[in-house]
Amino acid sequence: MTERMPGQGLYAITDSQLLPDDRIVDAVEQALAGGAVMVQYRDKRPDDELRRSIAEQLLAACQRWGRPLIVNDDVALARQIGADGVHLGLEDSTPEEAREQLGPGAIIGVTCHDDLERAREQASGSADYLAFGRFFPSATKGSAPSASADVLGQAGALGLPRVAIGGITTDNAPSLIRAGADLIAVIHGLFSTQDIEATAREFTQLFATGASS
Ligand SMILES: Cc1ncc(COP(=O)(O)OP(=O)(O)O)c(N)n1
Ligand SMILES: Cc1nc(C(=O)O)sc1CCOP(=O)(O)O
Ligand SMILES: [Mg+2]
Repeated sequence: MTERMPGQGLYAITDSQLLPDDRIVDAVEQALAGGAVMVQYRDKRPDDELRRSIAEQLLAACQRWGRPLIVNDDVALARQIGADGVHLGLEDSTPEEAREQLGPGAIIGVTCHDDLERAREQASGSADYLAFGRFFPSATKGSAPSASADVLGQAGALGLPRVAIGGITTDNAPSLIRAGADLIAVIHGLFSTQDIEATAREFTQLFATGASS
């Protein structure tokens, strides 16, 4: 396990509908080369063996770059492969169950959408980061509840890294960074671009410049 929650930067999330299995590792390597500080393996398909094989390859790639790999939804898979953590939504296992399964060093992320009360409860529980969104129309999950950027500032007092997600591109990310996002989580705005490494570098640069433009 890398066991290190990054303070800020690009959080690259895979999607099995966007990235074919024979391209996913290369695409993630490009994101890491461009500066992605954390990667999430997100794959809703039911084939456990296939998912385990892909997750192991992604973990090896992340370890080469010294970056954490987070598994979406599936605590058992995260445990099997020794991933760095899990991301859990409202319909997934609880963070407390995940902590029990994965141990004290695991990174546990939770979805909060626009709900500051939920964020407050999670911050005093087992969560290591709080994810808010969807901030913009999303090609991946248009049905996710929408959120206003104000919630990012309001969640600042909770003391955990704030992740922003949903329809984020290099054009609209600066407004979320200025509003208080510590990490920017991206699927389409990264992995559907022509040059993934260059796009990842552009996202990364936004943090270096304080998203002033
Ligand atoms: C960083 C991050 N934030 C939010 C989500 C969404 O999680 P969830 O609501 O469980 O939805 P699915 O991704 O499982 O469809 C996420 N995965 N990552
Ligand atoms: C998986 C997911 N969860 C969201 C939430 O708001 O909870 S938005 C989202 C999709 C993120 O993909 P894209 O960068 O392509 O919009
Ligand atoms: Mg989920």
